Amino acid sequence: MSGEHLLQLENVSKFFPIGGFFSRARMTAVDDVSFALAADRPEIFTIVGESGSGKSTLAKMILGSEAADRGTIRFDGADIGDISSRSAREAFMTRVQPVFQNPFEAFNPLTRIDEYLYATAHRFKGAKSRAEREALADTALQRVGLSIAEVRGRYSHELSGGQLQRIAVARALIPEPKLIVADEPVSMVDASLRMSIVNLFRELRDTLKVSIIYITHDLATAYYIADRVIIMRKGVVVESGDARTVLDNPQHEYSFALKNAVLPPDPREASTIIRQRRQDVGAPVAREIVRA
Ligand SMILES: Nc1ncnc2c1ncn2[C@@H]1O[C@H](COP(=O)(O)OP(=O)(O)OP(=O)(O)O)[C@@H](O)[C@H]1O
Repeated sequence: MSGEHLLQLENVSKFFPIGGFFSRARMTAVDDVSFALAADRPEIFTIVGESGSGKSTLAKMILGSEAADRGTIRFDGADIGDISSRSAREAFMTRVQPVFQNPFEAFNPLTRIDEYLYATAHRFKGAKSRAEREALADTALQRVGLSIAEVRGRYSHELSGGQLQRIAVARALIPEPKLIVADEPVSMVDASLRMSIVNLFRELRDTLKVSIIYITHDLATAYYIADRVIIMRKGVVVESGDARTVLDNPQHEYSFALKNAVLPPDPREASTIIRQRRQDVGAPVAREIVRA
């Protein structure tokens, strides 16, 4: 395939052994998943599903940290299953960066936060001097509404979950990636700060033209943030397409159930949930779902 796709998954499956060492049984964590992101149209592509639906396994395969057992994943036309040398891996990671769920786990409490940023600037941008590293860190931090002056010398326990997650995003931006894979990036962040992080991903799409794979179990967040969405259940994509179309009019019974679990059809019940959503990810999401 040519470079018309930034990312292309074709019939990707992942199996895990179950039932102990001598067992031949296996479960299918990801089952025959295909989708593609265009190279010239940055977007937020959301993978939605309940716990155990295979979202994180899919993310790990896209990041190259788990190998697909079947199918192919191509980034910029090249099969990521062919990446074997350390230099090829580093080059891939320059262009595809992760943001993980728990910012408190992402940073060792005994290491200063700015050191992580300098290390990333050194590793992916070859920044040698302290001044160069600080400049790259500061540029990335400014993109997420922070600065090196605010972060310098501080440890993770001195910062909020929201600030730490912003710093994790800044770190992911230092290599200037084309794709960010964000796995439940706001679920460990205080509810009052979630919306600002969710909006940050939209800004990055628009200003830096970076594509984002955004993984969530929360339909309301997906509705708010996604350009396109796939809904997964037990490893299978049960529905996919334009986010508004899919989430307004789910065709598959699971997506329908998921939507109703988010907002019940009764407007009075729904309004209670809307108030909750307003605190969590913002009101427009829920209001529009109700109108639909
Ligand atoms: N390393 C592993 N070994 C065995 N089974 C695994 C492994 N990783 C994931 N699984 C199983 O694969 C299935 C999909 O897991 P996965 O973590 O991808 O789902 P998920 O949708 O991301 O769920 P969650 O939101 O809870 O993380 C689950 O049944 C899980 O138990």
